[in-house]
Amino acid sequence: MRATPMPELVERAAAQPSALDAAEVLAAPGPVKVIAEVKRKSPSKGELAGIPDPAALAAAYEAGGASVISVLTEQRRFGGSLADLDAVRERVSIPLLRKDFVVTEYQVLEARAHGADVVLLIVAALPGNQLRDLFQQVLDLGMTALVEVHDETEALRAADLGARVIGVNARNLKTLEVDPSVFGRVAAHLPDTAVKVAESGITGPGDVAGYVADGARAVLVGETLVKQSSPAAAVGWLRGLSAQEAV
Ligand SMILES: O=C(O)c1ccccc1NCC(=O)[C@H](O)[C@H](O)COP(=O)(O)O
Repeated sequence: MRATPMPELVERAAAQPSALDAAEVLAAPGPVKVIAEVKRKSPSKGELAGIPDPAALAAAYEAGGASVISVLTEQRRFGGSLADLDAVRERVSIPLLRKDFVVTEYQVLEARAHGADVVLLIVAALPGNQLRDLFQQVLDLGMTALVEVHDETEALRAADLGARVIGVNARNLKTLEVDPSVFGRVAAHLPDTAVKVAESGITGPGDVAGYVADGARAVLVGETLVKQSSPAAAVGWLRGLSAQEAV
């Protein structure tokens, strides 16, 4: 697909309603928050779910009490697209995360132009000033950055930025192995002021409860949710809530 020219993208981004404050939503009091992901396939697991209607899946997540919807927009490895982001934006009113390997200003602007409120910035993929520059651009656009880390050194870089939302990914992006113990170890190096998000490999409420005990305010879940016959109910189940409490 041909890339949209920059001036057109700037115009489209400016025409969007203001970005929703995802950090505030995730920091709000109450039970653990869920960032629910639209994920068709992955490098670690291959095909996960067909998801013919990503907007319907996202609407189910929202109805089940998700706080943020994550949409993978990377095509080759995850089967996602910006069209998925557009469709989900049309349908849900909670904050929307563009989940992709974002390394350029163009991609950040593109996220805003397609209605995203949050952009993923992976510390390991953004050396030197690149992280700070993109982080600043995200703020300038009124958006929230989900700054993702996997070890103590990356945690310090995220903390130095003053990031309000920091994700600790249990999945090593080089080996694709998931190690749940990473969260507790790395989160100990993050400031109390940041919303800490536990990411990847979460299979049920027991995992979530463990992360909450270690300081997580939110969890980001893909595979487990896309494989459920009732994704709405599954969001409440992960949060350890009864059907009445879930929404
Ligand atoms: O999911 C993968 O295999 C993967 C591999 C390499 C880079 C990123 C990858 N996933 C992106 C994500 O961040 C996850 O989709 C997200 O944390 C949810 O993970 P899960 O609940 O395990 O599906």
